[in-house]
Amino acid sequence: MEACSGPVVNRMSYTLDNNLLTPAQRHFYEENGYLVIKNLVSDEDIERFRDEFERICRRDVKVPGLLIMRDVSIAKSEFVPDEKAVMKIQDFQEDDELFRYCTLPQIIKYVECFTGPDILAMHTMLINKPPDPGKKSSRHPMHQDLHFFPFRPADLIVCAWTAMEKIDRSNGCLVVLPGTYKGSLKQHDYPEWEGGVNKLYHGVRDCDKSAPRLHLAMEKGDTVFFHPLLIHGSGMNRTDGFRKAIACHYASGDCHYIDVKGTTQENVEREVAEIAKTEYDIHSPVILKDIWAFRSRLVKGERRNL
Ligand SMILES: CCCC(=O)SCCNC(=O)CCNC(=O)[C@H](O)C(C)(C)COP(=O)(O)OP(=O)(O)OC[C@H]1O[C@@H](n2cnc3c(N)ncnc32)[C@H](O)[C@@H]1OP(=O)(O)O
Ligand SMILES: Nc1ncnc2c1ncn2[C@@H]1O[C@H](COP(=O)(O)OP(=O)(O)OP(=O)(O)O)[C@@H](O)[C@H]1O
Ligand SMILES: O=C(O)CCC(=O)C(=O)O
Ligand SMILES: [Fe+2]
Ligand SMILES: [Mg+2]
Repeated sequence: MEACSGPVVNRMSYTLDNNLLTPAQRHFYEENGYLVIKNLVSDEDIERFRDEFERICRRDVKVPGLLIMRDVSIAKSEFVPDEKAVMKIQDFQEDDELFRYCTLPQIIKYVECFTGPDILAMHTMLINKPPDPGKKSSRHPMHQDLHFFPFRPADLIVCAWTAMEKIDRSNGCLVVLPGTYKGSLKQHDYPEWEGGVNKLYHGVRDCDKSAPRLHLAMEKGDTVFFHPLLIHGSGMNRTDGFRKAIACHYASGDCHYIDVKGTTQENVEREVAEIAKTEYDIHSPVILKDIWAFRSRLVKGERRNL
């Protein structure tokens, strides 16, 4: 909230004034829906996340609730205990070493500018974008993260995404459509890609192809904070390395769950229920919000509704 008293003129709607963001940074976020903070996470922390990720891939550690996703190009091949077989891990909230990322004070300080003082880590992932097998399947289609979330309001949700190495167009950087967060939540479906599409990689259905794209090249440790309605994706990995990023979606304790029945988000609920069946052996009708309430973790203040 604005610190000054009296009527507030032109109050910025998306960032809270806690004396961390400069007026220029707040203005940039209000315009574009994202903000890059350079060099926010140390090399030492990133090495620790990398080591833990490797232990998880080797199955040296077992993490309750963790979802390990294989790339579509090797989905049906034999199990290999190596990072080469893992495209992404999700829901690492029970892994103390990786979850440390979500609680880093320098990250939380920024998150608070968007969520206010009551902060929950709702969704965690480490993305290990594989070298493209020549089918362009390593791309992530353009999407809005809110499509996957059954909670609101959108303005009290923010993603922190940290590059674990130098990421540019050669290994598939984030691509954003600046300002698109001011639009509504769009219908998402699987894109019709001949080379195959990864599980849950839904893309915006009828997207304005002429909207200006911006490639976010980032150095190791740089962190982008972005709004859940910002349309973004990532390009193909043309290198032979596995491109790594770690991310967490945070929400305010003031957010509340919504019922997605009858909305464009119904297709996600159906698919997540399928995954719950095969991965966690949950067969009773699960609703999205129970899954979310279960895996979210309080990182600061009070939980309240979520
Ligand atoms: C919102 C409208 C878009 C929609 O239709 S949304 C529906 C869901 N569908 C999609 O998202 C598919 C369409 N979207 C996309 O292709 C995305 O923009 C996506 C996935 C981020 C694109 O990824 P990539 O094509 O792998 O990445 P890219 O943009 O870096 O490469 C495109 C072409 O540029 C070239 N390029 C790479 N690095 C460059 C550089 N440094 N300077 C100049 N050009 C460069 C690159 O060779 C590529 O060319 P080409 O397409 O292979 O001919
Ligand atoms: N690369 C991996 N590293 C660690 N665990 C993995 C990896 N790939 C899959 N898993 C996990 O191992 C379990 C078995 O997955 P996998 O897909 O290999 O076998 P399956 O489901 O029994 O067979 P299939 O998918 O071929 O029908 C799942 O819980 C999955 O999440
Ligand atoms: O790291 C990436 O490629 C972006 C992933 C992403 O946007 C997502 O998983 O929602
Ligand atoms: Fe995303
Ligand atoms: Mg399987």
